Amino acid sequence: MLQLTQLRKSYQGQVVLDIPSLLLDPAIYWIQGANGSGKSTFLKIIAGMVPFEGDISLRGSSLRNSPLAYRQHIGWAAAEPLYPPFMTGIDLVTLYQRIRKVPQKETYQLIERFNVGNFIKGQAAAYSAGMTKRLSLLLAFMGEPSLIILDEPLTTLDANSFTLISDLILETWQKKGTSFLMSSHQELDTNLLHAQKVLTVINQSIVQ
Ligand SMILES: Nc1ncnc2c1ncn2[C@@H]1O[C@H](COP(=O)(O)OP(=O)(O)OP(=O)(O)O)[C@@H](O)[C@H]1O
Repeated sequence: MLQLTQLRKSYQGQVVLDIPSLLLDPAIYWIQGANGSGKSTFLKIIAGMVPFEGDISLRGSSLRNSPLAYRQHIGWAAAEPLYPPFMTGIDLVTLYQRIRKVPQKETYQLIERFNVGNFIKGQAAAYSAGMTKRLSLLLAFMGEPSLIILDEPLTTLDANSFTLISDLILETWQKKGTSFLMSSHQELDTNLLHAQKVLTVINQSIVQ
């Protein structure tokens, strides 16, 4: 599914990741590693959010040569999402809906599933951390991407939302074959623990 070739990332001359080759089959992946080892950097690179050396291809589309085609396969939610304070959740959902050509029915289902209907008409400035998080996760699921990348998806969620997201990840993998690449500092839901594969960042590289 995902092929990394000669991938290298440095910040101010300091190498953070150096991965000669990595092939990931479709699955639910959790990435582990010490603080500062490069987990978020790895997720942002795969999501096409930060520059890097080398190349990545997803289902045959190269991020280097076909960036638009590559990104169409990806859903992404940041660890600490931030939106322009004047935008409403509806503004953002409508934008994603248009860009990703998402059917109205699917959008309504996601709004219901993520339980954002009671605040989505308000401006992002008034959202709590957990509300912003739920909206960001909803946006990552829009358009049925083949790989959904979630950096710390469970932080700031209450117990109900935690279960809801864990169930939805598992269901989306089982029903649609969508792969997930996620990081977490928290204990995982038992169901997800059984379904996952673990990637570990050690010495600037990834071990499966
Ligand atoms: N924008 C940046 N500019 C400079 N250095 C950065 C930047 N982003 C990350 N780094 C450095 O890259 C390294 C990896 O950071 P990263 O955030 O990927 O780690 P992490 O494994 O996600 O950490 P944590 O578990 O603490 O969330 C760290 O040494 C960090 O200081």
